[in-house]
Parts: sequence; structure tokens; C-alpha cells
Amino acid sequence: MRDVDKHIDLCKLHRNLRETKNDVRYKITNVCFSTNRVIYKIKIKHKMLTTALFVAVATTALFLLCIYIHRKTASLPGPWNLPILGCLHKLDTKLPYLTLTELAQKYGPIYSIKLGLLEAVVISDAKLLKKILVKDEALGRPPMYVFSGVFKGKGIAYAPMHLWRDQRKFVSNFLRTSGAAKFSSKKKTLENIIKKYVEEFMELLNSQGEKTNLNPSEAIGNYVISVASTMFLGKSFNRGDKIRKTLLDSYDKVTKLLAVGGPINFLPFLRFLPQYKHTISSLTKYVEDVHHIQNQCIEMAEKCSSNNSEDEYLNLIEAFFQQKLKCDSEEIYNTEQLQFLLFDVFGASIETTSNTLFWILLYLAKYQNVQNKVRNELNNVLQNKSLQMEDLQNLPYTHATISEVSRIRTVVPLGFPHYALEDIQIENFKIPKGSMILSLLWAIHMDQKFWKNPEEFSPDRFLDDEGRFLQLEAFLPFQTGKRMCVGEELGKMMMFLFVATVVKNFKIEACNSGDVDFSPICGLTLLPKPQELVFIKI
Ligand code: HEM
Repeated sequence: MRDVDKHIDLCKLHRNLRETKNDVRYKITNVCFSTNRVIYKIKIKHKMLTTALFVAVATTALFLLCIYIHRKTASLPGPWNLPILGCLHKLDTKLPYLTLTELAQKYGPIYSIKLGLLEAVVISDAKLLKKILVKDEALGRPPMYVFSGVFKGKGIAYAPMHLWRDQRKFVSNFLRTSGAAKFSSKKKTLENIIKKYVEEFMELLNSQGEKTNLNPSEAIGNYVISVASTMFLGKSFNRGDKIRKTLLDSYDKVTKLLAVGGPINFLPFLRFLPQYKHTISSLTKYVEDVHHIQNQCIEMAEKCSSNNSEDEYLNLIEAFFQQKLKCDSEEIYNTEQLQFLLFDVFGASIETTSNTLFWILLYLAKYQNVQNKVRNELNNVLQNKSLQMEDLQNLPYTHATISEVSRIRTVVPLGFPHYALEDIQIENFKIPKGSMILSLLWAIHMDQKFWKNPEEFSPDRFLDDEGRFLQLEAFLPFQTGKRMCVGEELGKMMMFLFVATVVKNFKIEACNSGDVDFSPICGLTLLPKPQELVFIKI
């Protein structure tokens, strides 16, 4: 090979080598570059992922926070409201508690509704109601035109808070010291007063022969008003007493008119319409009639109040004067306050107790098997001994029957309205200050969660497997909380002593071939339609 050719070959080899080297370097660079790109891409992806994750977590947290804040302050569920009327147009005017119960099925155990100009919150769950009504902020009464007009911010049932606190204490003490409490030294004295008027009812039945057809409504009213008069006014009555009849008639009219005037509570401008003007003026007249009778008793008691000793059985008027001397407060312990207080305790006891008793007689007439069981229990436990209040604990079936009627025909189906004096935070909801709080006792007593087949009349639901009486948490005929019925014990005494005595001595039957009309009339309370029953001597 020539030298020149050798040189050319060598150069070619060199070039090839350089090219290969470059190629390798290029490839290596390329690989590095690609690797970097992948790493870069991964880095970017990672960064995006982290950001996305962060955004997702933050959004979820924000979302949850929003829900939390929203639920804390959310307006309650409830139906749409029309301007001015709110939902008044939707309510069944005859049985409004049924419409409110239907709405509870749709909107749940706490919902808001506008009734005319009043914002209302309706509660239909026993546990929730108990949590709300123990709060001081829930103890007010709503500013309802007719009630405020009739009760004038006096008395107890519609009294403003400062007056209510004092008078609630006074009335509770009075009831306890006059025997209307589980443990009271005067319990026997009160029992004897009650028994005296049960006896009057029995005499009425006995005077008619072996069998009496009677609409018991008036006689029951006489029984309850007589007990109340003895305790509160210090006035006892005999059969046919005119004052008692006037009192009973006036209360009957007042409660009916309060119900008729009901719409004015929600739409106060209705008071200018002639028909409502008439309602208001009649109401004022009958309230004055009641005050007039009570004033006579007040004047009499005032004359001889200084002679009363601490040990005597005091009526409410006398106790009021004693308290006036003790606390020397003319601001609270004045005659006007006493008039309204008497008006309240009478009003609160008469309708509720009388109507429950009428319902009990109707259910016993219809359910003869229940009536027989009550009578057998009474005969077995009492034998020939006379009835005492303390026997109730040995008469679980009788107790269960009275309770079951009080459940299935809740005499105060909407409870007494309360009023939120401040915002009330409850579970996840807020009841705004200024709302009327309605305790839908009817729905609570018909709640399927607590009561199996609630429409069925079954005293056994109040008994355990051993036949002992059960205190059930969803049974609230006297409402619940700090403002619940102050006369619960008195009401229970009047019901038990009456029912046990009547059932032991008379067989009760329906008049019309076994048929009883259970359809209620809803006024201030739930009352039965007028009807006769047959009482047959045993
Ligand atoms: C079966 C009989 C009775 C029933 C079902 C009944 C039911 C009720 C109910 C549901 C309330 C509303 C409680 C609330 O606002 O949270 C109440 C209040 C009241 N009850 Fe009764 N009651 C009965 C008998 C009596 C009796 C015999 C008296 C007599 C002292 C009485 C006096 C009162 C008073 C004064 C209030 C107003 C309490 C307040 O505002 O502090 N009740 N009752």
C-alpha cells in the first residue's frame, strides 16, 4: 500500500471514530436530556399533584366548614310562607294540630313556620323538646294579642318573666303545702276535699235509679270547679249552687271565645272587623264576671286573714295575703295580681282535667274489656277498704289506662306556646330570638318511633313484662321543662280518685248500641263532642 493511501485510510478511520464518538456523546447527551425531561416531567406532575391534593383538601375543608357554619346558623326547614298570612291558609281551622303533624312528617322534628305575623318553631320530638324547654331563654310567652289583652301581663300562665318567677314559686309552694304534691303533710286533707266532690257525682248517679243516661260533661265540670274553688277561693259548694253554675258558664264562654278569637293572635288587625270586635267585648265581659265572683271571696278572706294560723288548711287567697305580709311587696302582691292569678289557676285546671275525665269515661265505655280489667284490679287491691291516693302505686293497670287516654287524646295537643327570649342554639339549629315555640304534644304522643301502632288504644303499652307501670319518656301531657304544668299532681289526684270510684261502683256503657264518638273538637283544649253515656249500678 502506498503511503498516501495509508494516510487516507487512517484519516477515514479517525473521522469514523470521531463520528462514532460524537454519535455516542450525542446519544448520551440525548439520553441525559430525555432523563432530565422525564425527571422534569415527573417533578412537574408531582408538583401539580401536590397542588391538586392541596386544593382538594382545602376545598373539602372549606366545604365542611361552610356546612358546619351553615347548619349552625341555618334557618330551620319548613314550608314556604305567603306574605302576611304565612301558612295560616294551610292549617285545618278545626284541627290545626293535625296539619302541623303532617308538616312534621315532611320537615322533621323541628321546623319553622310563619303563622300570620308570628314566626313559630314547631317541635315534635320528646327528647329535643326536653332539651329546649329547660333553657331559661325558652320560658317566655309569645305576645299574642288576645291572650295579652285578657291576661294583661298578670297572673302566672302569661306573666312576664320577673313576675312569673315569683308567682311560680309561690303557687308551687302553695300547692305543696295544701296537699297537691307527692309528699305533703296535707295530702289527706286534700284527698278528703276531692273525695267529697266525687261523692257528689256518685249521688247524682245514684239519685236516678239503677241506670242513668247522662252527658257527664257538666257534672264533671262541677266536680273539678268545686275542688278548685275550695282550694283556691276557700269556697265550698252544694249541689245546684248558683255561683258555681255562673263560674262554670263564664269559664266555658271565656275558653270558647278565646278559641274563636284565636286568629286575632296571629293577625291583630282582624280586631277591627265587627265579628271580632264582638268577640273581644264578650270576652272582656265574661272575664269581668269571673273576677266579680272571685272578688267577693277575696274581700271575705281579707277580713279574716289575720286570724289564720300556719297550721290551718289555707286557700290560695289566704296564702297570698300571708305571703304579702312576709315579703312586703305591694308591687307583686296586690289585688289585681291576685284576681288574675285566680283566673289562671282556675282556667288551667278546669278544662284540662274535665276534658281528660270525659275522654276516660268514653274510652272505658267503648273498651269494655279494659273497663273490666280496671274494675277487677280495683276490687282485688282495695277489697272493702276505702280508696286512698297511695293505692295508685298498687293499681298499675288503672294508672296505665288513665295514661293511655291522656296519650291518645292529648287534651293540650299544641302545648301552651313558649317564646324564645334570646337566640337558642340547639343541636345544629338555631331558634331565633322572638320565635313562638310550639310543643306539638299530639305528634309526640303519636310518634311511631316511640309508640307501636299509636292509633290503637292499648293501656298495656304503659306496663312492663311484670305488669308494673312504666314512666315513658315520650309521654308529656303536662308538657316538660321549667314551665311545665304546675298543677300536675293535683290533676292526677282528681283523675285517679274520680275514675277509680266511678268504675268500682258503676258499669259504664255507650248509649248508641255501643258506639262512642271519639272525634274531637279543638278549642283551647281537645274536648269530646257532647254525648250521653249509660251508668249502671253494680
Ligand atoms: C289533666 C290535667 C292537666 C293537664 C293535662 C295540664 C296541662 C298543662 C300544660 C300542657 C301546660 C303548659 C306548660 C308549659 O307551658 O310548658 C300547663 C300549664 C299550667 N297548668 Fe296545667 N294541666 C292540668 C291540670 C292543671 C291543674 C289541676 C292546675 C291547677 C293548679 C294547673 C295549672 C297550670 C298552670 C298555672 C299552668 C301555667 C304554668 C306556668 O306558666 O308556669 N294545671 N298545664
